[in-house]
Parts: sequence; structure tokens; C-alpha cells
Amino acid sequence: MKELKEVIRLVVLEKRDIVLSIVFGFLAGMSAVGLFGASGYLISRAALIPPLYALTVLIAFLKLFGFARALGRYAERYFSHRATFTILSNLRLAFYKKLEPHAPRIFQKYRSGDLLSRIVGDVESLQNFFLRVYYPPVVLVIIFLGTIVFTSIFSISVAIVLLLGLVVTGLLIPAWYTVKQRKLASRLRHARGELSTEAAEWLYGFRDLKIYQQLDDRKEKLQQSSDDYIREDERDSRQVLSSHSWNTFATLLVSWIVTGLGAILVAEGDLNGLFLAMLVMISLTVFENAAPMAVLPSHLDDSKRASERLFSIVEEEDRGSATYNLDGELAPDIQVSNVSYRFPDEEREALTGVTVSIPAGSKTAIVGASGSGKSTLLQLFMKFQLPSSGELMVNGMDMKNLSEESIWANSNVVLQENHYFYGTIRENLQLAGEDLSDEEVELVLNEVGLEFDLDQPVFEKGENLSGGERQRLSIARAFLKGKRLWLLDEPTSSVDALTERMIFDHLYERASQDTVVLISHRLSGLEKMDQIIVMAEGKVAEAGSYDELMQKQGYFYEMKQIEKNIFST
Ligand SMILES: Nc1ncnc2c1ncn2[C@@H]1O[C@H](COP(=O)(O)OP(=O)(O)OP(=O)(O)O)[C@@H](O)[C@H]1O
Repeated sequence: MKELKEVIRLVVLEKRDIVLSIVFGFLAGMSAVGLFGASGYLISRAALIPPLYALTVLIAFLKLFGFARALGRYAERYFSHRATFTILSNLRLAFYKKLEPHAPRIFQKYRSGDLLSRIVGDVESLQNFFLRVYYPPVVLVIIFLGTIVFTSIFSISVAIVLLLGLVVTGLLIPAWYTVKQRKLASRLRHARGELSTEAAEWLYGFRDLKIYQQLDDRKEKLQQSSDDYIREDERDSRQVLSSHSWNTFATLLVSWIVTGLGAILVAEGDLNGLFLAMLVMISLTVFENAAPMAVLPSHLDDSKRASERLFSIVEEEDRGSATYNLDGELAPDIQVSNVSYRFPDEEREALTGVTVSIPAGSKTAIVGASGSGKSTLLQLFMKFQLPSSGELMVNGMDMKNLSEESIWANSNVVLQENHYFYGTIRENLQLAGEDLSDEEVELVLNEVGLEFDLDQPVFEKGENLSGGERQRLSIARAFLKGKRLWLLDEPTSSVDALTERMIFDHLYERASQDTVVLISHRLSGLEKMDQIIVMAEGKVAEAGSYDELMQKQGYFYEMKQIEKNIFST
């Protein structure tokens, strides 16, 4: 049950509703037993033409049991469903709180469809844990015990038959199907994950698939995943039906045994014949409560796997204690010593033995060939990942101990791909701060060379903006945030050279006292930087000021010559 530890913790929080569900479940179950038992007795008694008052009292009891049964069932459903919805909402919240700090790393690791299926599908699956796994066995056992104690007043042997019936329907059959279910359900969940991944790939990649005429292939794959899922789902449903059938068979068998045994006991004079119909009716009714046990194995297995899958996303990596916050008042000092990093499931290291020093308030450019590890290094500065080995210190503190939230809150970040929300230009810029005035926003838009009306609409993912406009909007967001650490990954790759120069002039002005790390694809305009780090194949090839690197005539110098030749031809 360790897979369900977190879910059980959240379930137990709803103590009040759990107790009320059990109390009213017990009331409903016992009232049903009372109702049918009393009707059996009434029929037998009526056949003997008793005085009218005896019948009137029995009929009054019947009405009372009928009323109590309906009330009990309603209240049980009300409290159990209320508990379920509260547990689900707590579960979503608890999961989201765990997910949030790991979000950037997780988005890189999981395909979006798989992640979505886990967040939506697995949380939904867990709604059955309380409703169909956690409390029904408790209600079943106490109703049976109550009924067995009552039955034993009339016949110990009938009570023993009921007890055996409880063991078979409440324990043996569910246990047998729990074992069988284990093999089946993992295939169903795998098929569901595959289907949602394929569906997401199909939707997100529709345009490119169409252009490259690969739609038919993908459609076939999607169809295949859908068929696999339907087949596994049918297999799962057959299993549930079979469990149901065996449970009902055992239930009816017990009623037959009670009838036969009762008849023998009456014939031998060990049981008053008046109570035979009552005992048979009781045995038929009490097993109604065993019906939910037929679906328990599939829901138990489903809940275990769902919980395991859900929390495995956020529990698999020790991210350090992260108890300290980055001081937002100071321009940070970053020291990287002998850092290596390998992406999960990758054989090759993205960074190998990287040592760099980025003093507080300095301006650093990182350049190098595509795939040389520039963005990976920047990701380590943002604590999207932790180094596989080596030391990364910020303001003298190990990165492991700094909370990622404080790093993100205190840095102005422009990544290669940034998100733009459906809304207006103003709303997209207010991501940097809700209280920003229109004047501040307009000033910054001017500095990045955009002449937008603040109420101009922005479509989903910024689809009505050009690549350069989107980048400049991101830079404007970073300008508006105004923190002391700037982490910029090719922020102007789609912007023309003149506008780029203007943007950098404003950047240097705004960040004159701040720590700036800029990944640049162009080698021009880096003269103003305090140092340039040249990366090659995950290592630092060379580092120094612009003049130093040019004098050295090494890797940077060569790159510069190549760039010059390209632009002069
Ligand atoms: N999420 C990832 N999973 C696995 N490998 C990755 C991932 N992201 C990057 N890599 C690999 O790590 C290496 C360094 O990539 P990185 O993005 O840091 O290079 P870069 O220098 O920033 O390249 P570019 O200039 O093209 O952006 C590459 O070999 C790349 O394939």
C-alpha cells in the first residue's frame, strides 16, 4: 500500500465525512436487512392469522425500516461523495504544489500527452479510491457482523453460513481478482498513455505532418493506439463482469444453503418455522452489500497504479533541501567549478568539467557552436537541473540549497522559446508585475522598438506576432521585471541588427550594476562584455575579454574571421 501513502494521507484528512459515510452506510444496510427480514416474518406471521395489533406493529416497523433505509442511503451517498470531491481537490492541489517547482525539468522529460494523461486521467482514477475501495469493506464488515449477531439468536448454523458467505464474497473472490487484475491493468494504463501521447502529437504536429505528407502514417499509429486501448479496456471490463458474476453466484448459493439448512432445522424442530422466511430474506438482502466488493480489485489496482504514476513524476529526484532564498537586493555572483551534466537517459554528457566565474555585476557572453552546451549551462543557473557532478555556487551558497522559486522570482529571463498568452499586449507584459503603469509599459515597448497599442490582441502562443516581435515582447517583459540577474538565451536571434543594437544599448543601461549572462549567436557587439566564454562540445574552449580573445587568436578569433567572411561575401 506504500504507493497509496500520499492518497491515504489526504483521505484521512476528511475524518468527519468518512465517519458519517460509514455510520449512514451502516444505517442503510441494517435498515434494508431489517426491512426484508421483517417482511419475511410478517408474511409467515400473517399466514397464522394473528391479532390485528400484532400485524399493525409489524407494518409500522416495515415503514420505519423503509424510511430509515432511504434516508441512510441518501446521507451515505451525500457524505461519501462530498468527501470524494474534497479529497480530489486536495489531491490536485497537493500534486500541483509538488509539480510546480519541478515544472521546467518535467516538461523536458515527459511528452505533453503522457503528462496530461497522468494529471487528468490518474487524478480522475483516484476518485474511486475512497468511494469504491476505502470505506465499502468497512461498511460491509460491520453490517455483516450486526446481521450475524442477530441471526445467531435464531440459529447458530445459519449465522455460520452467513459468516462463510462473507469470507467468500468479501475476501476470497476479491483477493483472487486482485491478483488477476494486477497483470491486466498495467497494460490498460500503458495503452491509455500511448493513446493520449499519440493524440497530442497528432494535434500539435498537425501542420508539419500535413506539410511533410506524413498525416496518413500518423493517423495509422493513432488508430492503432486507439484499437489497443479499446481492446485492453474490453479485457478489463470482462474481468470486472466475471468478478461480478462469481460474487452474485456465491451470494445466491448462500441463500440456497440458508433455505435448505433452514428447512432441515425446522423439520428437526431446531428452528421455529415462523422465522425461516425471515432468515432467507435476510441472507438475500445482506449480500447486496457485498456487491461493491466485485469492483474493488479493479479500483484498488487502478488507484495504486494511478498514485504511483502520478507521484513518481515529482518524487524521483533529490533536489536538495532548498531552504535558502536568493537575495534579490544583490547582483548575484556565480561560480561554476568542474561541473558536468548529463540529461536523463542520455549517454553523452551535455556539459563536461565546466569551470567559469561570473562575478557580481559582471557582463558575460556565452558563445559557441550549436549544441555546444550553452543553453544547458544557463538552465543550471536557473536550477532547471542540478549538475550531475561538480559545484555550482551562487553568492557563496550551493545551488542545491537555494529555492528555485527565489531564483526565478529574482531573475529576468528570456529563453529561446517563450510563452505568449491569449489576451492583450498589456496582459502579456503584466506578467512582469501586475501594478505596472501604462507609461512604464509604453516606455519599455519603445526601448525594444515595438509600437503596439496596449489593448492590441495577442492570439494563443502569440500566433499573430512575428518571430522578432515575440522576442522583443519577451525582452520587454524582462526589462519590466527589473531584477538583478539577467539570463538571456539568444534573445535577439530573430531581430534585425539595427534594432538589436538599440535593444542592447538599453539593456546595458538598465543592467549597468546587475549580473548579466547572455548567450549570443552573433559575435559582433560583444566588445562591451566583461568576459566571453567560448563553449565547444560541452566544454569551455576559452574565456576572456573581447580584446584578450582576439589577441590570443584562438577559437573565438577563428569564429570571428568566419563570421566576417560570411558577411563580406
Ligand atoms: N532535453 C534534453 N534532453 C536530452 N538532451 C538534450 C536536451 N536538451 C539538450 N540536449 C543535448 O545537450 C547538448 C547541448 O545542448 P544545448 O541546448 O545546451 O546546446 P546549445 O549550445 O545551447 O545549442 P543551440 O545554440 O543550438 O541552442 C546537445 O547535444 C543536445 O542534444
